[in-house]
Amino acid sequence: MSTASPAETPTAHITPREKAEILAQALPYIRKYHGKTLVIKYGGNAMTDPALQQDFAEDIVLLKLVGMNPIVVHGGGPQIDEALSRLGKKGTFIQGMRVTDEETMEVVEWVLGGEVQQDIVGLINAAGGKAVGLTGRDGGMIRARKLKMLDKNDPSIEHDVGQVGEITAIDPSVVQALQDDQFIPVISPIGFGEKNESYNINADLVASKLATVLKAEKLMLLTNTPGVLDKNGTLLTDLTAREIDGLFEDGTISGGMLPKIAGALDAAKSGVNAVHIIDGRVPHATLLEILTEQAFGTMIRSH
Ligand SMILES: Nc1ncnc2c1ncn2[C@@H]1O[C@H](COP(=O)(O)OP(=O)(O)O)[C@@H](O)[C@H]1O
Ligand SMILES: CC(=O)N[C@@H](CCC(=O)OP(=O)(O)O)C(=O)O
Repeated sequence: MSTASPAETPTAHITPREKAEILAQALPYIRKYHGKTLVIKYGGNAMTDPALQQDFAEDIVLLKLVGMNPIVVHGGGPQIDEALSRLGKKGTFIQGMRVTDEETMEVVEWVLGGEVQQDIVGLINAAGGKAVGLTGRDGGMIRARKLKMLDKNDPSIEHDVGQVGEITAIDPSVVQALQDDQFIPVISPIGFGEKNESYNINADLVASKLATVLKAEKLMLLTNTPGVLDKNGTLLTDLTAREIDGLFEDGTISGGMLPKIAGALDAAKSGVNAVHIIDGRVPHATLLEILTEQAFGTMIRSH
């Protein structure tokens, strides 16, 4: 028989009855999201701590076991940077997109489709789920073409970002087949073009488009900030399309937040009911967002 001393568990000060009451409070949310699709983007910056990774995996399994359909899209920007630096290469970004030459594309495919994805799949499976790792190539899911990137301040300037892809079509049938069979799809943001060439696609954009195509109830983008911050560093809890335009124009949003907000807004405008950018560094962020009344992060609204 094994025992845990009360001091070892974070909920030791809560009585069993209080625990039961807390669990019962999740019932309205379980009812609301039962049978619904939830697309959860797990950002590379949010997945650097092993304890948080385990919390994330447990949250996903719990959602699946209570009858929701979580779909995980993962990033891995910092992990790609690390692999590039081992090769003596430095990652460079323009407007939040990694400049992707041929060698970088190989690293992206190897890191995202390999180690990063298998870590997430392994943790979900160890927590009692049945995760399946996919890239956008699997099942012909994500078709793409080379992104034509115009400078955000001067659209007459075009940036060549190499093999960065822009999604042209998503076929979600492989995801639907897996979710119907009780599997949890874990998707890396790699697409393929007309000549079968590979494209590196920002993971926020993949999650957002997939949420739209799957008619998801909720899209959650887990990152490493409390949400979208204003110029003073204060959290903006709610943002409309018009407010977002203002933040783009005055430079409040930069780097990786550019594609994140663009994708989030696109999903909100295309009918995804609830779109949230939340802090993946908070333990059990996913459960907090879905199963409690706790409002946190930034909610993106179409109007
Ligand atoms: N207004 C803003 N509010 C919050 N974060 C911002 C803002 N503008 C830029 N950022 C940057 O965006 C980053 C999140 O995007 P990114 O690095 O791509 O993360 P992820 O790996 O989670 O996708 C933040 O860590 C922050 O440095
Ligand atoms: C085109 C582009 O920038 N692709 C991203 C794909 C990974 C990603 O999006 O990772 P995060 O979610 O952790 O930022 C990259 O190469 O870093």
